[in-house]
Amino acid sequence: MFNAFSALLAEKVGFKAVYLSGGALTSSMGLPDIGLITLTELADAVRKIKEVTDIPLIVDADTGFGESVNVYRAVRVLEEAGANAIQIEDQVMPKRCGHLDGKEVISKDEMVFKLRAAIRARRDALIVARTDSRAVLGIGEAVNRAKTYLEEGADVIFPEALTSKEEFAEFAREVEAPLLANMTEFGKTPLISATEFREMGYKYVIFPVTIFRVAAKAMKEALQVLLEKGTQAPLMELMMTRKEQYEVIKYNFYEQLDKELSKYKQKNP
Ligand SMILES: C[C@](O)(C(=O)O)[C@H](CC(=O)O)C(=O)O
Ligand SMILES: [Mg+2]
Repeated sequence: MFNAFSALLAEKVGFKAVYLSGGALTSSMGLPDIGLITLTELADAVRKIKEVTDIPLIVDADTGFGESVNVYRAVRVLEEAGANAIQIEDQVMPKRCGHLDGKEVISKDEMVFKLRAAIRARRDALIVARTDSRAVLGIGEAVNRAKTYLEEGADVIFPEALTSKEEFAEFAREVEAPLLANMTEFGKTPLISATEFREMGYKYVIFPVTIFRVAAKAMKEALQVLLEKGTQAPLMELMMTRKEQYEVIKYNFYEQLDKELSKYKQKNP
């Protein structure tokens, strides 16, 4: 999920929480997910989502925008903007998608300092500790880091880029904590359903870039139709109608509000 409209849609179809994905947000800005986005830009995205919905929001804060003190400030700013949970990962900068080859991790101690900073800074937000160590140092070290991060007070553990259902099951057996599974596509993790994750003991499952990828393909195909045919006629069936779109953005509510307020104005010129 990557903007206010998609958060509203998720809420409307019945999701109980949403994940603001760094990968999807940066793609929507036409940028790669390598830590180019600023804290201000991320906080702005959080604020825009929270302006229109109260749905619980997990925010992908990448590596926390620097060292421990930067993490402290990032958590303050993001929570003030409306984040209900904030995810920090143990990659080096420049970071990359956790499912790509060639990434590196910081030491466990460095991550512990970042987590301590995050926990000191937060008021109510949950701190999600993500470890990218599986791909670099193996599943044993991922389990070991997760246990340390938990002891340091992380609320949720996010093991990144596990490579099989068996590995997710093993991780869940070893790490007794609220666990988050990342079900992103075209990466290291095969498709596993939310039910399967739940049965293995995962409390949260994110589909961070799924709707962006579906929408991106649909946008490209629609543009090709427009260019080639000069009409949107073949696309009509595929569209959300104006009425449906307005329902998502609560158009009626604003119209009603305007009516009520102008009535008031007329009575009290
Ligand atoms: C979860 C993630 O951090 C994200 O930004 O959404 C990405 C997802 C992706 O690139 O597919 C990740 O590093 O796994
Ligand atoms: Mg990310």
